[in-house]
Formats: sequence, structure tokens, C-alpha cells
Amino acid sequence: MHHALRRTALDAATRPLRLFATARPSAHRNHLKRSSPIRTMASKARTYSDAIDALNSLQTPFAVIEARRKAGIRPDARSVEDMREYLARIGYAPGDLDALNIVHVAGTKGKGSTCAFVDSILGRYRQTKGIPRKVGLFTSPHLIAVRERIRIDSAPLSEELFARYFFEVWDRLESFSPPSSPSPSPKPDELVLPRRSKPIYARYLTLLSYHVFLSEGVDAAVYETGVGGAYDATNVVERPVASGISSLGIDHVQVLGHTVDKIAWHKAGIMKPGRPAFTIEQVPEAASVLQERAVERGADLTVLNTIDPRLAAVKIRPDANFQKKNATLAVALAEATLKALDPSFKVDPAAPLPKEFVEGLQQVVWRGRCEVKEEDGIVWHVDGAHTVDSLKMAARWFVGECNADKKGPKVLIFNQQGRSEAVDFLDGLCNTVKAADGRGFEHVIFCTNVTYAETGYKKDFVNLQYNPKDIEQMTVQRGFAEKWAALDPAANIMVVASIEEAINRARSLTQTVEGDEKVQALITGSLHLVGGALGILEGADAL
Ligand SMILES: Nc1ncnc2c1ncn2[C@@H]1O[C@H](COP(=O)(O)OP(=O)(O)OP(=O)(O)O)[C@@H](O)[C@H]1O
Ligand SMILES: [Mg+2]
Ligand SMILES: [Mg+2]
Repeated sequence: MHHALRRTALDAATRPLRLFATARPSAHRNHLKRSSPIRTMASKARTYSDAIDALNSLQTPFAVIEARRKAGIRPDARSVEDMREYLARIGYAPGDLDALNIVHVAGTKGKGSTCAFVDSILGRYRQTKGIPRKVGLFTSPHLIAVRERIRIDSAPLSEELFARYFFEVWDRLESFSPPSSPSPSPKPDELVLPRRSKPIYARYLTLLSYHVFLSEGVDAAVYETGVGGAYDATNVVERPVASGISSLGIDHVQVLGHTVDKIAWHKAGIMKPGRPAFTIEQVPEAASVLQERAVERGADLTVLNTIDPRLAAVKIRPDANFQKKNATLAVALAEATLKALDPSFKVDPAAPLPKEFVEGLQQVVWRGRCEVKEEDGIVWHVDGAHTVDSLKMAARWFVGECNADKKGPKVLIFNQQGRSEAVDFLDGLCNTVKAADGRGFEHVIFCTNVTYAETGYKKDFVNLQYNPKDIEQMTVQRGFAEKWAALDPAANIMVVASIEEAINRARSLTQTVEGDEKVQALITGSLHLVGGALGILEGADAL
């Protein structure tokens, strides 16, 4: 039935050069554009688009990342000192952040989902009780546009406000003149990591979020850490209302270490003296490190080892254990926040959850995670998982969805550009689906994260941290294709140059289905892939 397609598919995977003639990823074009003089632009033009250009100029280029990796340079306590310095340069002391009543969340998986739950609960509470007055949410990475990382009352910051605050921070940093007599002989590590006039991308956005939230009168802010915890940019906060550690596993091994206990050590660094901290059930190596670090740091750690029984009356989506753990953590964090903000708020573990909590949990919007979209002849399952554990979770969720009477060939669209270990993500995906239906995916499409075949990336997705040569030659995707061919020789495997082409290939499979069957597509492996895909599927900014 899929004969013609199979031939093209194999051609594409085995004959690299032909593809370039029709669709060449335009990553390198964006690299060239980068040399435009940011200074001139920043002083004249002040639009959102200019802000994103200026922000992109703060990305650490691939070559520098490589050099640092080879030299074994990792972030250390100095990263937080640097953040404090930048904070001072834009006019704030760490104590000013107390006004934000920060809920701080670290973890390998479920950070964003937990933060979204807390934000949604606080938002509902605000609507009925007027407390908090304004809720801030800071998350990463972004799905569709950079500005969605900074939200007020759950709405992404408008382009206008983003641009205005972005350049206020920019100007404050530029106008700062370093002390006239720098130390005569800089310490060796100053040579490695000079204090530049502007912090790198993620730190800049963190700094910007503080400026935005403080300027806008936010009085409860939910913060997701970027990488790790102890040395993350968000860890300048000294007195959070509560810290939360979501599910711990393996990711970012280059920065955090290769074992769960090392990773747990970093994440535990967000717990603060005398402050409440919460975590959920963890693997034993992680659990013991969290306990030790809580004692060492004088934090008041509560371990939520079981799912909150009050959630039995709440419809959590997806209806999966991992999500109920995220919700359990979120409820505890929201309760801690409201205890601090509203003297009339009382926690009664024996009573049902307050209606604001139930509604907040049930109506949360957290796009690109376990999303289902139906089209003629095809059902898209979209999930931004990008670690071994979360991909198994995503595969199980997909299989569960398909078993609920959805029939038709299964197709996978996958990419993961940045993580060298990503080729090992494929086993779990392949085997989970195969074990469930005995067949696995009939079609597997690997693509780059370049959104469109013709125009390349949207600005918000320009990523200088990847090797441009890899993207152009689709090195990573070819590696995936080879691996999948070994895992499942019966699958039709394709390698294509853009997300748009991957989606078109999957859509073309609808011609092969009969009756009421629909193609069952899973898009996963990377949040950028998923964000790009949603943008294409919805024909506009999906924000
Ligand atoms: N507690 C969990 N354990 C394992 N997997 C999870 C958990 N929560 C969510 N996931 C999976 O991970 C994906 C990403 O979830 P989420 O955005 O909450 O994580 P995150 O910690 O913010 O990740 P990152 O910022 O690294 O993208 C989800 O789509 C889901 O597949
Ligand atoms: Mg992560
Ligand atoms: Mg996240």
C-alpha cells in the first residue's frame, strides 16, 4: 500500500545531496545577518523585532560553547554573583525581589507544567479574592515566541511592553560605566569569564523579567529555573515564598554531571534558609541528596511521597501519574504562597480543594505538552518531551490515545538538535510503541528545527548555539535515521530539511488510509520542533 512512498523515503535517507537542491535549511543565512550593528539599531529602532535581534546577539555562539566544553568550564557560584552585579546595574538589590513573592521551581521534568499549574491556581484565586493583585510567570524555553516566557496574569507580555522594558534594561546596562580603576591584575578566571556589559541570553531574560514584574506591580511570581538550580540565573532570589523540586532525572549532563545524585545537588540549590521547600517522590539517589542539602541549607523540606488525595476529585489532563505528581507539587506551592499573602487563607487537608484550586488545575493551558489536534484524515499528537524519561512518557501517552479507538497508520515526526545523547532517546520511543501494538510506527520522519522550507526560521527560533554545518548537512537527522533503521527495519524512514516538509509528508499519508481510519501522528523530541509545528498547523502565531 505504501509502496511509492517507501521508495522516496529510502531515497531521501540514503542520498544526501539531492535534497539540498530543493530545500536547503537556511540556518546559515541567519548567521550572516547577525553581523548587523546592534548598537546603532538599538539606539534607533525599538520594536519587538529589534529586541529579538538584540537578544539573539547575546546567545553564546556554538564555537564558544564547544571551547568551554573542551576546557571543562562549567557554571559555578560566580554565575549568581554575576547576576547580582547585573541586577545592581539595572537598579535593583536582591532584597527588592522579595516584593515579588517568588515561587521557585527546579527539576529535570515537569518544571514548566508545575509552574503553569501554580500560575493558573493563583490566577483563579486572584479573580475571586483579589489576592494576589498581579501574578507573574517566568518559564523556559519558549514554544512560539520569546515573549511568552514572561507572562502577567497568564498572558504573554505584549510586543510593545516587551520591547519597551527590553530596551530600558539594555540602556541601563549600556550607561553603566565600570569602575575607573579596574584591578591591575585580573584573576585568571576573569580572563575566562569576563564581566561583559550584557549578560548572555537566558540571564538577560531573567533580568528583564524582574524589571517587568517589579515595574508592573506583580506581587506573586512563579519562576522556572533555566538549567540546574544552584548556579542558575533565577537563583539570585534570596527569600522565595516557596521552592519546589519536580521530577529528577538525567538531562544537561555537560553542565550538571552524569548521575542523578549530581543533578539533584544542583537542583537542590534553590532551597533557601528558613523557607518552605517541597518535592515529590524521587528515585532514591536523588531523594537522599535532597534531604542532605535541605539540612545543609537550613530549608524546611516537605516530601510529598504520594499523590495528593484531594486530586481524586479533579480532572487532571493528561490523566497520567506524572501529571498528578506535578499537580501535587503545584497545590503545595500555591498553598504556601497564599498562606504568605492572604491571612484568611487556611489549608485543610481533610476538606476538598478550594474551587479556585480545582478550576485552576482543570483549566490550565500549557501548550505543546500532550496536545491533540484533529484534521481531515490525520490526528496530530504534539508533545515537547526531550529527555529519555519524558519521551517514554510521551510515547505511552500517544499509545494510550491511539488505543482509544483511533485507527490508522502511525507516523513519528522527531528532532532533537542540541543534545548529543539524543540518538539514545529513540530506543524508548520505538520500543514503547511497538510493545503496545506489535507494529510500532509505520513511518518515521526526521527533520531539522528549521520551520519553513523557503524562508527558514522565525526570528524567535534563531539558535546560534548549534553547529550550523550540522543543520545544513542534516548530520543529526541522518544519525537518527540510521539508528531507527536498526531498531525497526520495517519502518519507512525519511529525512527532510524543515518542519514544514515533515508535516506535508505526514499529511500526504492521508491518501493511503481507508474508511474512517486516520493517520496517527506524534510530533516530539524538541520544544522548538513542537512550537514550529503548531505555528504551521494553526497557520499563524499560535500564541
Ligand atoms: N513529572 C514528569 N516526569 C516525567 N516527564 C514529565 C513530567 N512532567 C512532564 N513531563 C514530560 O516532559 C515534557 C515537558 O514538560 P514540562 O514543560 O513541564 O517540563 P520542563 O521541566 O519545563 O522541561 P524543559 O524546560 O526542559 O523543557 C511534557 O510534555 C511531558 O511529556
Ligand atoms: Mg530542561
Ligand atoms: Mg520548561
